[in-house]
Amino acid sequence: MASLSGLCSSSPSLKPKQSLWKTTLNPPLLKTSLTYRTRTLLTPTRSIASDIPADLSKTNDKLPNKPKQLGLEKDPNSLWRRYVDWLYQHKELGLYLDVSRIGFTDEFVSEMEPRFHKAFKDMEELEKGAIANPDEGRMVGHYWLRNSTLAPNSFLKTQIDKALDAVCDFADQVVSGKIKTPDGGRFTQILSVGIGGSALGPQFVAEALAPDNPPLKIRFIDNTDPAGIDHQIAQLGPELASTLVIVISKSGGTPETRNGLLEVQQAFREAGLDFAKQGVAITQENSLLDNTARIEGWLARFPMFDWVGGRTSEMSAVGLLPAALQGIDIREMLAGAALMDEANRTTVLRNNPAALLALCWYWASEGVGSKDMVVLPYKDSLLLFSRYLQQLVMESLGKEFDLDGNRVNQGLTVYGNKGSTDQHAYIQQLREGVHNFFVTFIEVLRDRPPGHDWELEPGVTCGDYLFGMLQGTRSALYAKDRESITVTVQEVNPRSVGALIGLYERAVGIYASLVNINAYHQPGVEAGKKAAGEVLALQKRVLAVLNEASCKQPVEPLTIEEVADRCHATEDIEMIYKIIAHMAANDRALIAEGSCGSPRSLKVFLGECNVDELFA
Ligand SMILES: O=P(O)(O)OC[C@H]1O[C@](O)(CO)[C@@H](O)[C@@H]1O
Repeated sequence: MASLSGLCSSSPSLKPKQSLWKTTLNPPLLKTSLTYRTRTLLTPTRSIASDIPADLSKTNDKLPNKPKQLGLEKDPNSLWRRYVDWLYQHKELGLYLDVSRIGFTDEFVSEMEPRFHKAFKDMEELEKGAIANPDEGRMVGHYWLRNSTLAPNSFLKTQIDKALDAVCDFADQVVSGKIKTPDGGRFTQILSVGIGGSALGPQFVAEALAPDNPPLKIRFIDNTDPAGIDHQIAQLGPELASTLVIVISKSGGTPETRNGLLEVQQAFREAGLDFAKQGVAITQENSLLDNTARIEGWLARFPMFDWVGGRTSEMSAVGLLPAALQGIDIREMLAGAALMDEANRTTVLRNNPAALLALCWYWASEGVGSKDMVVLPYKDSLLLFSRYLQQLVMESLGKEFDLDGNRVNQGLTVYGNKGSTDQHAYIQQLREGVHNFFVTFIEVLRDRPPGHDWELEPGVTCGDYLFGMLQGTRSALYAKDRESITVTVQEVNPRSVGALIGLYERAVGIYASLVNINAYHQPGVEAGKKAAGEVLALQKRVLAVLNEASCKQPVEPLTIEEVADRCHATEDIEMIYKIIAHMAANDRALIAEGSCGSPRSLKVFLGECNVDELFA
């Protein structure tokens, strides 16, 4: 028998940690006027309004299609006219939307009009409190968060107002030092534990808006990667003692977040610190997390509302508390979103920026996601906008079935990073390679705070280069018939960031209505969670089988086939092999013979026999 180092054992450090949350979660997972060069192309392939039955919800198989495109308008005068005709401006927000480089035709816009009427109606109903998420029987109320007077009843309005006041009050007290660390000092760090919608908004906003020296600096644990968690905790070092740990989970039962909490609590124990005095929970009332925080007496708890989805929760305590603690003006964020919402309530398509975006998405991706959306903010602080939008758009629009139960496999793929950085990465392919995308440029007019600028060559600043790169890329792509949208803001500040979030939230809602899908559920995510739970359940059986064989005298190393057989899971042999390979790589199983590269040659056992488990 080949003896290998790195014995697998049920060492105490590998034992599950004690926690209320842990105990309750066992087993662990189970939770148009652009003219074409060829005039004939202006003629839609089908007749217009006559094609659209009155009941639009039944028309998903007859979505309007754009005419086959040979090339976009290149005449500078026509383009300038198109630019001016379609330019949207929100004066108070200083936000512009340029859709001139998307080639929709007037005919297409007319053809889409009935769908937009329906979408506007849907949005109106949603804001009034309709069950907009039919599968889950839920209202969808993120718009009320920035204007609580819109809430369908006074109870909800009071809930929203109270939660906002509580967030502001708590943040003020922490920042001012009234709420102290257990040793009487000031909190200096935030460790945010959450995933998906419970992380992406706060991450985007922190990157976009946190001042250079925030009152509290923020870090994130947004995965169940132990090395990643160790890294975040190690970076905190002795400042763990002055870290406010904010655990965010709407459901209160997301495994990755639960694991992050357990790991952080373990780090607190090892440092001799009392976690409860530094823990804050943001979750739905009576969730597992809420109950854990209440029973363990955490420092504070804030509500997440049933009618706010994770990916639209940035304007709830989820996004507002971390932001306020970093010294970000959250009332300005809310004001920016509220102003944007107001603009998006008009039923005049060209005056409604979210509807214009939805129109462009529909045209560019033919209403079926045939092209990807590449999001390119030319501003470092907006780096995470594309990642934030990825969840907002893809989790909302990526659906197998429409609202009538037809299989539609809808979606809109989002990716991107930032310009001009990406010009040195993948823009080559965008300009010359496969034509499977359209671009959204985010332009920020203010280069840097006033008084700091200088010319690094005569007449040209560093920011002029950034501007030039954006405009150059937009032109170069368009020259090759690659369409683009440009959203322009004056500067990156709480108001403009709130407005951007509001803009895209509404665009997603409108687009979902155009293509007749439920944007507010995520049934597809559950399959992966369920499968992960099954893998972990299988791992427990593998461990039990290996343990029994390892308790024999002499130890009985088993082949993968023998393990599968004894687990009564021969159909899962590949997964059993992967489980064993993973355990071996982590010194939790010992390879007696063979190597993982030749699965059939393997013989494994556990380094330590656990007699207790044998009789459990
Ligand atoms: O806030 P929770 O309940 O932990 O969920 C986190 C994320 O997980 C998802 O449900 C997907 O699994 C997202 O929709 C959500 O934002």
